[in-house]
Amino acid sequence: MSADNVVKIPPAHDLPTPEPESPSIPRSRQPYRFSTLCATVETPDAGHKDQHGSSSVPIYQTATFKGVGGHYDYTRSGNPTRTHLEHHIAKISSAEHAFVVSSGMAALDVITRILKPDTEVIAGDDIYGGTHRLLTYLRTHMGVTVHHVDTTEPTSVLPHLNPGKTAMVLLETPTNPLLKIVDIARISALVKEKCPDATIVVDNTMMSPYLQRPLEHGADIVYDSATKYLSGHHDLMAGAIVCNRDDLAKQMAFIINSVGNALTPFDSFLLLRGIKTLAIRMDRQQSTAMLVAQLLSRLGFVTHYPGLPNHPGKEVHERIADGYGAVLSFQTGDVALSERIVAATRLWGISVSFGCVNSLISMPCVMSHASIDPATRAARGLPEDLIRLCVGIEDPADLIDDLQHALLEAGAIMFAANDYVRIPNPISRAVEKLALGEPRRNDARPREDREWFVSAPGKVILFGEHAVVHGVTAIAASVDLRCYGLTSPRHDGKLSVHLTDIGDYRHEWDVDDLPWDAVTPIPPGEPHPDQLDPRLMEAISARALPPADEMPRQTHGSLVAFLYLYMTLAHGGHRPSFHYVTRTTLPIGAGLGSSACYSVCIATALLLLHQRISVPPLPAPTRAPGAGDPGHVHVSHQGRRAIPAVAAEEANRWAFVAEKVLHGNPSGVDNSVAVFGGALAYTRPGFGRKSGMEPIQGFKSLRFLLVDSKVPRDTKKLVAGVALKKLEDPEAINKIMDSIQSISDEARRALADPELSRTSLLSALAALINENHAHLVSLGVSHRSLETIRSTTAAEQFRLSTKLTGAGGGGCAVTLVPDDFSDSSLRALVSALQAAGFGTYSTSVGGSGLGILSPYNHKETRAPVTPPETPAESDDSVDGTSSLRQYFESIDGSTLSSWADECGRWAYV
Ligand SMILES: Nc1ncnc2c1ncn2[C@@H]1O[C@H](COP(=O)(O)OP(=O)(O)OP(=O)(O)O)[C@@H](O)[C@H]1O
Ligand SMILES: C[C@@](O)(CCO)CC(=O)[O-]
Repeated sequence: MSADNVVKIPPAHDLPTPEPESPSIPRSRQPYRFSTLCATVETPDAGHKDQHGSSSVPIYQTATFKGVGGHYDYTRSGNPTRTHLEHHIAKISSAEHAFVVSSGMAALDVITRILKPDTEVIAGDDIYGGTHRLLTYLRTHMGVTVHHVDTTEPTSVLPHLNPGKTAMVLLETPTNPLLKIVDIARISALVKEKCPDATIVVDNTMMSPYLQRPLEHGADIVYDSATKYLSGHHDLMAGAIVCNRDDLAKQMAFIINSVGNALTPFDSFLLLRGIKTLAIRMDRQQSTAMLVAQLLSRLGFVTHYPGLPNHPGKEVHERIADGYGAVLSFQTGDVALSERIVAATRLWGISVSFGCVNSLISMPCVMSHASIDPATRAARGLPEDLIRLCVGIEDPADLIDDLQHALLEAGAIMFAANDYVRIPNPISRAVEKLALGEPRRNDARPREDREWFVSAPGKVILFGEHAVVHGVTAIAASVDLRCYGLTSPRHDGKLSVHLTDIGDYRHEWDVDDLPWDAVTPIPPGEPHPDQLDPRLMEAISARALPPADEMPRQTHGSLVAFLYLYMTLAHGGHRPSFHYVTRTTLPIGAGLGSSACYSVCIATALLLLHQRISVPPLPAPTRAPGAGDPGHVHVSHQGRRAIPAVAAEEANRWAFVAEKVLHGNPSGVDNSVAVFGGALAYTRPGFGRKSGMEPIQGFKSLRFLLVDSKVPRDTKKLVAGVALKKLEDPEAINKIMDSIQSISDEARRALADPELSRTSLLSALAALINENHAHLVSLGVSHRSLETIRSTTAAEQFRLSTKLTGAGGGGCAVTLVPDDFSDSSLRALVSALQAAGFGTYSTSVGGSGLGILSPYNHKETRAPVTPPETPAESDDSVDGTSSLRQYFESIDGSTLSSWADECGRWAYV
């Protein structure tokens, strides 16, 4: 018998993998590994066995099939090439069912056709532009409500879960193009607990089934744009859907057959061929992606890639996925610079899409995500300057070479000291130039040789504390109690901090001894990631400070925040040596935002010292007309609005980072008020509401009495306590949050209503104060002492409304004092409160925010008005002239504010 005529009996194992003709050593059978599964295409069943034994699945390029009652009749409903492909995809995805359709968007279309009108979908806020467009269509044409939330925070879905209504939760991880990580396992569990009927859908395109199989983590349906990694060659469009639930599979099969968008036989053949090399392509692509990400991060670009050690979602990603993928993105800080880089590459093709064997470069905001309008892109934090890189299989050295050339040609990096180094962001340089003017030739002194004197106000929250952490609007205003910070240069390589208000505590470090190996510096103009860097936090606590219990209470957090910012902001080897002194007129830890104004002061001082922000000279003061001089009238209040918005926003961003260190999960309201001053309605982003700050008029005319219970408490613990309560009983707590939102809305409307009489406004606010306090009691953040303050102020002879303010648990209460409340009654109330051991502050609200004594430079501004009584110590002098330091450290607290005001002309936000 010729060899051709030998009938081979297929081996009796799960997959028809070629076996050696005569196995010499019997071996136990392992399930095949992924790349073996990819390379071996199985015949679905005996009915599909090819009559000629073809080793590749043939293309059944036919629309119809002859006969009646056979396997197939019409290619829209079924085709053998497609059946092989679907079987293959089900196998590599560990799924029961798979379908292939004409594109990734067609896959999502099939899936979302399961939705009925008047149901609700929750989706991420950093999703693919096409997905966003389809969801918008469903919202506007199909009566489906769509909530976009920050799915990187699993609990952000909770407020939107609506049993009976929530029909689908649409997730994508890593997100495209910011590579944020979504914990699909955690979200699936949270959703299923409250809305068991909701379908969890995951777009797995960025990972492919090789790196992530979401069905194993609670997803019901997973889809891939198979145009990307599954096919790998950008020569076809296809979408793949997999699921394990028979009911969902049945519905989707019906839809695909009805609308006729199943994949064509030829494309099915091509896709089947592409999948055979999925694992080997992906291995190469992701190992090069890691090299590219490391290069960009080392050069100092903000780089988004889950494989980098400082990626905030790394840990979650590693739990749910087997690799980091081959897409990464980075920011340059300047749209025009990004455009030049993209245009200067040769090997990296400018193209939308990803997953191809060829490397691609794009700017999502002008390409793949252009269908999302610019305002929405901005609201979702999608930077316009973002460049996305999709790494292919070319030689890594060529790819890196080409990228470095493009960065060089575009002016983003330069070659210095035998290596490429980042050129500081041209925008910040331009802003600095504008602000300071060109450096004067005769002033050779380095910038850090001047003192910087900064200050920021505390705040009072009238409505919405705690709830604001969970996305509710808070109404708050600055108070005229301030924190001050002064830097004076040192020339001995040391850094020292003096916290005069907390046990007069001092600490000093050798700059070079700080744990620099643990820091990932953030280049100028670029944002800090959402989460603090745990490595740096740990290194500061362990290596730069004594154990927390060996330091005075409260100082540990303040110093960690200071060093965290000092080290993260240091760049280009610039590590200034200076002394920082802080003083405050606010009670610390009492609910008036002491941590936020401390944070704003250190952030501003450090940004100035690290030369990341600058303050333009103040306009000329009023000058009387004289001979040949028409004179000048200076009309602004001090230097109000003299600090440019870019500098204020940067200070606010970094103050928020310091607040995170001190606070855990701050909403951002305190630092925003401390920077911008005035009165604000503040809503934090990420909770599906319109976020941001809106100035509130009318607030300034209100009179408040602040009463300090003097009961110490810790905002961090109180905020964490409310979060825990919310996790335990989300329904009840969300109800309270909704009620507080209505209170803030009501107050905002009342304050803005010109028709409302003053009396009606005051009585409305008083009622809302009582209502808000009752909700805070239900959140468990009041305290006996606060209830005593409330009952004292509400007593028959006063009848005033009071609520706790800030984090509660002790701290301060705020009492609204109506216009007709007499001075004598106020005096009586203050005496009653003081007799009970409480502290009182009558303060005006709505004043200036961040202030910088500008520019405090002894050459340019007059010396402090109070003349020195003793000669300055040598390290207390700036450029041979006496500095502010000795006055600042020693002046009596009651005169601190007026002394500071008189030190020179302040620039304010
Ligand atoms: N002048 C200061 N010097 C040094 N650290 C300060 C200063 N003011 C505040 N802090 C830091 O802020 C912490 C107090 O923050 P906390 O958030 O508990 O209170 P708060 O900000 O006054 O109240 P709330 O957040 O309710 O408005 C202190 O423990 C300390 O670490
Ligand atoms: C309790 C809280 O709402 C106000 C603290 O002043 C916390 C915050 O918003 O960060």
